[in-house]
Amino acid sequence: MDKDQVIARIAEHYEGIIRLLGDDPSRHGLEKTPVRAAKALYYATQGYRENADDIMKSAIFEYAGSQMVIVKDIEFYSFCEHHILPFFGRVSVGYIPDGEMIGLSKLARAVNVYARRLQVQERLTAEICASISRSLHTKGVIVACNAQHLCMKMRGVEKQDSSTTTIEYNGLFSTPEMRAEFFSLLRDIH
Ligand SMILES: Nc1nc2c(ncn2[C@@H]2O[C@H](COP(=O)(O)OP(=O)(O)OP(=O)(O)O)[C@@H](O)[C@H]2O)c(=O)[nH]1
Ligand SMILES: [Zn+2]
Repeated sequence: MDKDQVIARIAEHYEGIIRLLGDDPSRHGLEKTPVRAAKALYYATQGYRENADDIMKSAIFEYAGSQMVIVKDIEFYSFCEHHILPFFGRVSVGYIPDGEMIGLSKLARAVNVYARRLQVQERLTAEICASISRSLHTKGVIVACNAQHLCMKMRGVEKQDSSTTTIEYNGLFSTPEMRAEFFSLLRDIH
């Protein structure tokens, strides 16, 4: 199925959902909503049709340095796979080079790829970390994610101020000292 066919099929489902909710999908104001909603969902899940490894491998450069590189506060929007409600927040990424550096924007693009799917926060964090580790020679990668889940705010337990933190790391970040340096740089450098 091509993109237009997929959007048309999703729109049919939205039309049915609107009817099941008790509204009239043909009334003024809702006429175009199924297609609009289908396009929005298709866009927000475009990570299924992208490959983060390929994106990152397209901008890798030789580099002799060996100090930690951090890109922090990469904002993302994702959908929790349990309720298909948004969760959103920020990801910070650190790596220790091993003969290579990566174009910084590609780290943020990789975050988008894994966020724009049905996800859980733990797997989002782990997939970003694994993808960077596969695509770039490093001595270690660390990914920290902090997010708020609408399924915990607008329904269910209804906790408005809680947030969730997940981390994933490998290589030199397995030592507490390196993780402490990463988190202290995140905190102290603005
Ligand atoms: N670990 C984890 N859990 C998540 C994530 N997103 C949503 N959840 C949780 O998934 C769980 C699903 O639990 P269920 O008991 O099957 O669903 P539910 O009856 O809707 O649960 P409540 O949200 O407690 O009302 C809930 O506890 C959610 O908070 C995530 O990214 N990671
Ligand atoms: Zn949820």
